[in-house]
This record gives sequence, structure tokens and C-alpha cells, in this order.
Amino acid sequence: MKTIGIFYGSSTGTTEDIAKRIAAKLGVDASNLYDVAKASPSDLAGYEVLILGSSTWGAGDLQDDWYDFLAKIKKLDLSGKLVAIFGCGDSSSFSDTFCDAIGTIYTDLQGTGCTFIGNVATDGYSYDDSTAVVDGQFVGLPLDELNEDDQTESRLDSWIDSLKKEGLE
Ligand SMILES: Cc1cc2nc3c(=O)[nH]c(=O)nc-3n(C[C@H](O)[C@H](O)[C@H](O)COP(=O)(O)O)c2cc1C
Repeated sequence: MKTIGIFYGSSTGTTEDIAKRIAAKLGVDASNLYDVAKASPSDLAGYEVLILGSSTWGAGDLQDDWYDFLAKIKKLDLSGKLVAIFGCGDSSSFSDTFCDAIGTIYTDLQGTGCTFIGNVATDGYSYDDSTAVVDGQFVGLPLDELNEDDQTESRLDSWIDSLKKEGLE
């Protein structure tokens, strides 16, 4: 298994909880789990794989703590690193901006030279619009703990299977 760092921003603990579940499934030690509110861009350096998680707030906005962190890491050279993005949102109340933070992170990191993994088919999701959809697929894993928490476990498992096939191991 490659070295994996998980970086998350979470306002009410949902994305943090998912980050911990992903870490447990991958056998990633808690020392490799970072709240972006307290992390430094140099923390990324030691990892071959970065798993980045943000909830979406406002109307399609990043989770607050991501703004400063993303502004800094988008300037880094991340070539050679694999990047997988996940997000928590609400596909019912915010159907027009469902998990947009995934799309923002994906767009902002385009110039870093990283390789994105972990696209997800839109099948099975109900939403009107999302900037996380590029060329017909989500560019990361959207999760909806408010309306579809019964699907989270299987969505996580199938995403992690795809990540492994795309070079995580
Ligand atoms: C005021 C407010 C605005 C929100 N805006 C969005 C949004 O635009 N898109 C979306 O998918 N979810 C939106 N959500 C839902 C949150 O992303 C969701 O509750 C998420 O699980 C919170 O995760 P966190 O506790 O890790 O921050 C919003 C929630 C609130 C209360």
C-alpha cells in the first residue's frame, strides 16, 4: 500500500466522521489524518496518495477551513501524487449545488500536476446540478448523510475498491 494522507474540513463533524471511516477501511493510522483547519501545506509532502474531503456550505461553497488551505496547496507541485476527493452534502435541500466543494477542489488543483483518481458514476444519486460532475461523472465521492446515510457504507466500499484498482496499492 502506498503512503496515504487524509485531509478533511468539517463544520459539524460529518466529513470528519467519514474521514475516520475511510482511514479505518484503509488501515490508515490516525497520525495521517489531518483537519485542514490545523494542517500545514508541508504536511502533504510525505504522502504518495492524498484523500481530500470537504462538505459544501452556503450555496455551493467550500467548507470554511478549506479556503486558506486550498489557496496554499494549489500552488504546490503535486506531480507524482494520486489525489482522491470526497464530499458531504445534502442532495435534497441543496439539489442545485450538491457537493460542489468536490468540483472546487478538483478545479483548483488542476495546475498542480497531480493525478486524480476515484471518479464516481452519477447513477443512484438524485440532484439537479453539481459542479462535481465533469464529463458525466462525479470527480470524487459524494455522500449525503442527511438523506441517504443508508447508502454510505456501500458507496464507501465501492469507492475504495476503485481507488485500489487505480493504483492505491
Ligand atoms: C446553511 C447550509 C448550507 C448548505 N449548503 C449546501 C450546499 O450548497 N450543497 C450541499 O450539497 N450541501 C449543503 N449543505 C449540507 C452540508 O454540506 C451537510 O450538512 C454536511 O453533511 C455537513 O458536513 P460537515 O459537518 O462535515 O461540515 C448545507 C447545509 C447548511 C446547514
